[in-house]
This record gives sequence, structure tokens and C-alpha cells, in this order.
Amino acid sequence: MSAVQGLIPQPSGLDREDDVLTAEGLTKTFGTRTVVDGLSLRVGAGEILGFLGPNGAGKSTAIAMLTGILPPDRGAVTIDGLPLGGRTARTAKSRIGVVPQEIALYPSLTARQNLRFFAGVQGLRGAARAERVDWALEVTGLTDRAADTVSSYSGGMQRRLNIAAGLLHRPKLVFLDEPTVGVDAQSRGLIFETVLRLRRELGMSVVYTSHYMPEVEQLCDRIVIIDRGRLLAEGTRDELVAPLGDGLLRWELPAGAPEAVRRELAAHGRVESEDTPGGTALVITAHDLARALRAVTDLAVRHRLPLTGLRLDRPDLESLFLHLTGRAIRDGS
Ligand SMILES: Nc1ncnc2c1ncn2[C@@H]1O[C@H](COP(=O)(O)OP(=O)(O)OP(=O)(O)O)[C@@H](O)[C@H]1O
Repeated sequence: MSAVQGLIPQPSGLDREDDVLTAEGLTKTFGTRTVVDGLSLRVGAGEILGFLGPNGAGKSTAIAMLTGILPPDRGAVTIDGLPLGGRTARTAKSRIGVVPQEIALYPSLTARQNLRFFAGVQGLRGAARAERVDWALEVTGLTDRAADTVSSYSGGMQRRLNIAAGLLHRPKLVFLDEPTVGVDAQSRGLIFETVLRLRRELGMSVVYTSHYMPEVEQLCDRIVIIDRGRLLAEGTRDELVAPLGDGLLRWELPAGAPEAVRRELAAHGRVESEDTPGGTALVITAHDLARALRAVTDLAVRHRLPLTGLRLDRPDLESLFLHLTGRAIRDGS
């Protein structure tokens, strides 16, 4: 059970006037399994929203519904005030860009030829097309390599060109699905720069999925965490980690450790128990980490308990995640 569930800020006031996306009660069931369950969220104009969840949480299914690829069983989405269904679906969809994880480019064509092709698919012609292709190359840092074939590109450059292709129609909102997976540090930096420029220069909004927490902490204005298809927490990075207190302290105790240990530690914050192969681990969400640590060492001396299984964690999204879901953001990591 989580240490902070119930203390996390929940979505505040949907349907703000400048929201570029609102979703209400999105639900999707495959067979007997409800994969997304009553999900509501919003994205503000110019906002970079981190969209997180452990493997199998329902992110891809939710994003497919948010982008009009998959119709929800229940619930509704608006893009820029337009329902993403019925008569307005086409216009609503034209205001979003979707950049999937998979590279969807023609390797034997140059970067510019690829973008000219995709711009044509978007209905751009003539000077407008040339201007937009130049812009997309520039904003993703690929102008110098525009005449090279994609097959000669590094993985990171291909990823940036993939992003450029999703920006050609200048959407109001772009979905970036794990845009930095497997890319080199330089491309990662350039992708960050691109995201920040899109917001700064065009007021574009971004929904950003990533398993790399420091990246999300650095880039995203607000973060939504889902698990088992439901919204688990939503807020700024600081709002989200605030309930974790000053720090987390995890102390593995042998079987038969006195109950008094737990009682005394409760004075220093919320205490939870986890079963371990050798006994129990107490997880203390400490108000004051230094004092909690002193209490632990004091208890260890008094009750002759080992300190070898003691670990301290900074409150960050990674630890929040573990506490909310009982799992690391990526299984096996
Ligand atoms: N078309 C489908 N039919 C049946 N089950 C599905 C279908 N699509 C997804 N699922 C199941 O729904 C659950 C959520 O899947 P989804 O891909 O949305 O999760 P995710 O959060 O994107 O996971 P990951 O981070 O691993 O990509 C998974 O258990 C998946 O097996």
C-alpha cells in the first residue's frame, strides 16, 4: 500500500478556457479487461505535461484515445475546444501532432526529401511547403545535414527527424512518446531544446511520455501519473513529491524485531511495513531526515538491531512512483 496515496493533489478544475486538450472519463475495455478507467485530464496552452505510468498502465491506450486513433467506450476528448469526434473530428485532429516511438521515415531519401513528402501529405504546397520544411529542420537542429540520406543518420538524428515530421503542420499540441529512448547525449539535449523552443516561440503544448524521471523533472511543468488505467496523481513536480517529506528511510529488520521500534519511529513521519525475505522493512516518510536517522541508530543500539539494511532516498519522482504503484517506473530497472 502506498505511503502517500490520498495525499496527492488531484486534478483541479477541468475545462479551463485556454486548455488545448480536455479529456473526461475516458474508458476502454478489451474483452473483460478495463485498460483505461474513467481517466480525466487537461493540458493547458503552452504547457509541457509529463504523462507517466509503469509498463502496462494503459498509457498507449490512453494516448490512442487522446489523439483520436482509438474511439473510447465512454468519455470524451476536446482539442482546442473542439470535440474529437463527429463533425469536428477532422479539424480537431489537425491541431495535434503525434510522434510515435517508432521511426517512420524513408531511409534512402534525404531528410529534406522525407519532410517534403510528409508536408505534402499534410496538404502543404509550393513556397509554404519549402518554408515549413526549412523551419522543421532548423527547430530540430538538422539544417546542416538536410541533404544527407536518413540511412547515414545516427539513431538520435533519426529521432529528431521523426519529431520534425510531426511538427510540419504546426500543431497546437504535440504528443512525444519516449522521444529520447536510446539516443546519444547530444541528440537528447537537442530534443530538450526543441521542446522548449516550441513552447517559447509558438506557445505549443506538449504531452511527453518518458521512463527517464530526471528528464521529466527537468522538462515538464506538470505531471500526470496513471496506473491500472486510472489517474493516480497529478501536479507539479514539487506538489507531487511534497507528501514524501524530507526524505525516505527504509530499514530492513530481522523477524521478531520489537514492535516498539515501529511505534517510536512513527514520531518521525508516516511508517509503513513491507515484507522482506528475512523479516520486515519499515519505510519512514520522514519530516526531518536527520532526526529520523538519529532515532534509527538509537533504536539499533538499544535493541541490538543491524543497520546493514538501511537505505536513504531523496524524495523524487522515482521514489514517489515506487510509493504510489509499488513498482519502479520501468519493470526490471
Ligand atoms: N488491443 C488490445 N487488446 C487487448 N489488450 C490490450 C490491447 N491493447 C492493450 N492491451 C492491454 O492493456 C494493458 C495496457 O496497455 P498499454 O499498451 O496501454 O500500456 P502502457 O502503459 O502503454 O504500457 P508500456 O509502457 O509497456 O507501453 C496491457 O496489459 C495490454 O496488454
